[in-house]
Parts: sequence; C-alpha cells; structure tokens
Amino acid sequence: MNAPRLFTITLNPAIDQTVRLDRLLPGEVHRALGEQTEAGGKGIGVAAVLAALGRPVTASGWLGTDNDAVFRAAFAERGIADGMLRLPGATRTNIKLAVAERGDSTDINLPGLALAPEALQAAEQQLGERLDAAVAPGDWCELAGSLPPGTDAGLWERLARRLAARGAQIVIDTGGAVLGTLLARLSDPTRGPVVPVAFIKPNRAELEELVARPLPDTLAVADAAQALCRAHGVRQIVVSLGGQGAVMADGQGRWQAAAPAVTVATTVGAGDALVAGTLAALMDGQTLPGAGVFGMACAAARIQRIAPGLPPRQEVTELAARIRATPI
Ligand SMILES: O=P(O)(O)OC[C@H]1O[C@](O)(CO)[C@@H](O)[C@@H]1O
Repeated sequence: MNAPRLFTITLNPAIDQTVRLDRLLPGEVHRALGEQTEAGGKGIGVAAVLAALGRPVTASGWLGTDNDAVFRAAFAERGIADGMLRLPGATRTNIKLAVAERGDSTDINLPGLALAPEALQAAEQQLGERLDAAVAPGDWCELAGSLPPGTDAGLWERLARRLAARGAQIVIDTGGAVLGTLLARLSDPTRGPVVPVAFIKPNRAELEELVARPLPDTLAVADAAQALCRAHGVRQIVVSLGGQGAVMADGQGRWQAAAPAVTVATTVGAGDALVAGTLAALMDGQTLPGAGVFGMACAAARIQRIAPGLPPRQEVTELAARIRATPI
C-alpha cells in the first residue's frame, strides 16, 4: 500500500497581512516597523509545514480567482500541490498585528468570500468531485479553518461523510460552535454511518466553549478533552495552551507538556504548525504523546519567524528534545 497522503481542505483561506509594531495602544496612531504578506488560512499553513517536513501534501478547498497570485507563488515555492478550486471574486485579507512588546499577535480575521447560494452549491459539488478523484483509502483529510459567509456546519458534515466513505482519516481544525455541531453530527447514528475522527486540536478557549464551562487548570482540561473524545469517538486530541504548552489525550492516556521558551516573532500559524507536526508523526505510525511533542516542536520553530514553513530539521529536533510529556 502507498504511504498515506495529506489533503488539507480550506474553504475560507486568507492573505495574511502581518504589520509589525513595537507596541499596541488602542485609539492611537501607530507607525509600523514593517509589513509582510503571506498566503494563509488554516489548511494552507498546515500544508506549508508538512511540505517543509518533506511530505507530499495537497492544499484543497476554495480560492478567489482575483488575487490568487500570492497562493500560486507560495504553492510553487514550498512544493505544495495546488488542489484549490478557483471561485469568482477575491480571497479575504486578514490583518495580523505582531506586537514586539507583547511577544504575540492580535488577529483581525475578515468574513471571507461571499457567494450566492447557487454558486455555493456548484462549488461544493465541484470540490467533492475533485476530492473523490484524488483521495485514496488511508489518506488523511483535514477540514481546516472557518467557513465562508452563507455556509454552515452542514457543509463540513457532507464533505466529512463523503471523504470517510472513501476510507479517509478525518482531522478537524475548525472553531468552537461549528466544531461542536460537527462532532455531534458525525457521531450521531441517526444521521448516517458514524464517522470516526482521527484527530482534533482545539485551544483552551475552544474546548471551554465546547464543554460550556471554564477549565482553569490542566487537570480540568485533560478531563474535558478525554470526555469529549469518548462522547464523539475522537481518537486523539491535543489541546493547545499557547505559551503554557499542551494537554494530549487518546484511548491509552493523557499527558501534559510545557512549551520550550523561544523568542516569538508571531503567534500566527502556531496552531497550524502544531497540527502539521502531530499529523506528520501520526501518519508515520507514531502515537501520543510523542507525536504531539513533535507537533509542539514544529510550533515553537514556526513562531520564531513570520514566514510560514520551518527552519532546518535539526532545529526542530533540538526543540523536541527539550519538551517532556508527563502523564496526568
Ligand atoms: O479560518 P479562520 O479561523 O478565520 O483563521 C484564519 C487564520 O488562521 C491562520 O491560518 C493561522 O492559523 C491564518 O493564516 C489565517 O489568517
């Protein structure tokens, strides 16, 4: 059997315009230190890291034709197969304020390309047919990021069911309410065959929204993560806690790991790098917590520079060696 491949599916990609500031004062005029524009969107960030790890990866989903040059250039430069369907209109631009004094980024994400209902229906049909033709049993498919205006969790559900029917492993990295609806529907036998989910990576706030209660410490996070997986047949979960590291759980156990201290250029894309590194390791047959530790090392490497991708492999390996996962 051929090695599994990864398809990331981004329905609401973005051009990320990162503006570097020394400090951020609401209501004040700021003089930027610099600016950088990158092809972004959750699945595209994941694909960039997978490609940097030397893995075959296809970025699939939807892209506006009017401003796709930045994506074409990024795919060619990074070695990402371009499986994005072109739609009439322009892809959104998301503003990222990378603030040196704070060592983090403030994100302003726009709604995205709005299509008429008939155009959306046609775009879903075409994307489904493309994925049917490309995805083989055992491949991994990531449903990545927010949904564009006029769509809802039903769109992800239909795509997930279609891909699962082809024998794909389903990975979901989408936000709070949509994630909750999607997990509930995919595990509901009255809606059709139950779709097992291989991996999810909510952050603490998203997990809190899913379980509708605050999760003040790692024990509470681990309990909630494990209960969520059991309730919805999710095989593996990594909950990102930002600078504090991550909590991981699967059917065998639960672990926490602290993030290595690094100099942060931007926090944009940290979650995508965590997903990408973890997936690369899982697709190699590794398990948690080792796979999650490798993902955390990719995230720590990613946030030290604004451009997507990764530094040389040696640097990632050294970061991974600094991360200890301990059972909770
Ligand atoms: O689809 P969402 O949730 O709006 O997130 C999109 C943003 O997330 C990122 O992929 C980073 O995770 C950015 O490149 C992009 O601007």
